[in-house]
Amino acid sequence: MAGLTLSHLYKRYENSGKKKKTVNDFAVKDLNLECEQGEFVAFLGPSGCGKTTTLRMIAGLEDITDGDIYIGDRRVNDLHPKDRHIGLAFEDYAMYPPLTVYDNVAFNLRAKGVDKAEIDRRVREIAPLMQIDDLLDKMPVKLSGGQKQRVNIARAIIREPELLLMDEPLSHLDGKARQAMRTEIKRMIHKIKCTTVYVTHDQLEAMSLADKIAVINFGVLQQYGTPAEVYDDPVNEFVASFIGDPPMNILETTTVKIDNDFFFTFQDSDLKIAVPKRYYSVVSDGFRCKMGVRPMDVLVGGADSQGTPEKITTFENLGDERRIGISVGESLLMLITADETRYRAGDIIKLEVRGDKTHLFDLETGARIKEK
Ligand SMILES: Nc1ncnc2c1ncn2[C@@H]1O[C@H](COP(=O)(O)OP(=O)(O)OP(=O)(O)O)[C@@H](O)[C@H]1O
Repeated sequence: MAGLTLSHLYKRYENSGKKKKTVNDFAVKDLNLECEQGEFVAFLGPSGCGKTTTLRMIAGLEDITDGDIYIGDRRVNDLHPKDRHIGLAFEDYAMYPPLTVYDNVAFNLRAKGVDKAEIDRRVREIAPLMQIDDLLDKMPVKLSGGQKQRVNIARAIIREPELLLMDEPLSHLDGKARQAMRTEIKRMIHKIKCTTVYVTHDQLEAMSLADKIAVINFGVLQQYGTPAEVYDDPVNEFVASFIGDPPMNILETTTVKIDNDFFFTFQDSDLKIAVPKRYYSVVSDGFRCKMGVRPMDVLVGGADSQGTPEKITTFENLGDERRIGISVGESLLMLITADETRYRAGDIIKLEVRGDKTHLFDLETGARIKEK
């Protein structure tokens, strides 16, 4: 049984006050997605791509322009949010300041008339899961951002929802707290096994937490797959460049035939990269497209390397990795290396590109060109 199904989902905002939208603009366009019972799905995309709108439609906080939403096998289009059996954890903590953590966590159950002993049992069951046992008597004002977020999630899951919806729950936290909370969410989700939709614009968060990632741009689902699928097998240039840090190098190229082999060549650069044989069925002499390769698939060749000598334009030492930038025409080709040599701008290195890891994209549409 699917945990969540979105079928041909559309959202169009009518012209409304300050937001400059026209009636023809869809915030969400023909979104189709199926999430299995117990799966953790991340909605990932840049600001304004429609992630929150989709989440709010699932929650029943926003009207649907067209399409259907099923939670389990229930069509919930016309159900009130409180009847959808969902738990919500949004980026603002929305706690009641005059109430203790215990009372905040218990609040929704009390409102539903659940009896006192049952409420106490559930609060005490969830508190260790979210590591808030020691905080139950505290007032919200005394909590750190990470603690508030744990309480916030506890409040969402105490209702034993069929579906947990989280909107950028870590966005208020700084670097370290964010990383720690990410690990905690992973541990907690693993335990409660609740179907979860998690909105984020942070690809690292999506990659590390999710079973599946829905990459969205301009209201349109670009790709839906496991983290490995969207990383290794992106369907287009947008997904390829959005996933990964630093992002995939994407360079305009013309393939040329020399003797019986093809090479990627680049404007205003003498760099030549051998085209892998698997692409010979799609390239030709003078064929133009974009070539993508991840920074870790560009290597610094040793002394006996056959790689092309290239001059280093930028060098950053980040401790456990080094990032080298090579100018290729107007673009910068980035590579990541564990090589401990302290390079400097102007040094010459031999560049080797792992041809088997290159991707080709259509110059106009950005769609992936696959070997035939
Ligand atoms: N109430 C509204 N009225 C009109 N347009 C809206 C409204 N809410 C959102 N939009 C528009 O719908 C589009 C999608 O917004 P949404 O908030 O879903 O994006 P998002 O991907 O969640 O972005 P962010 O990460 O910044 O929250 C945007 O163009 C936004 O301006």
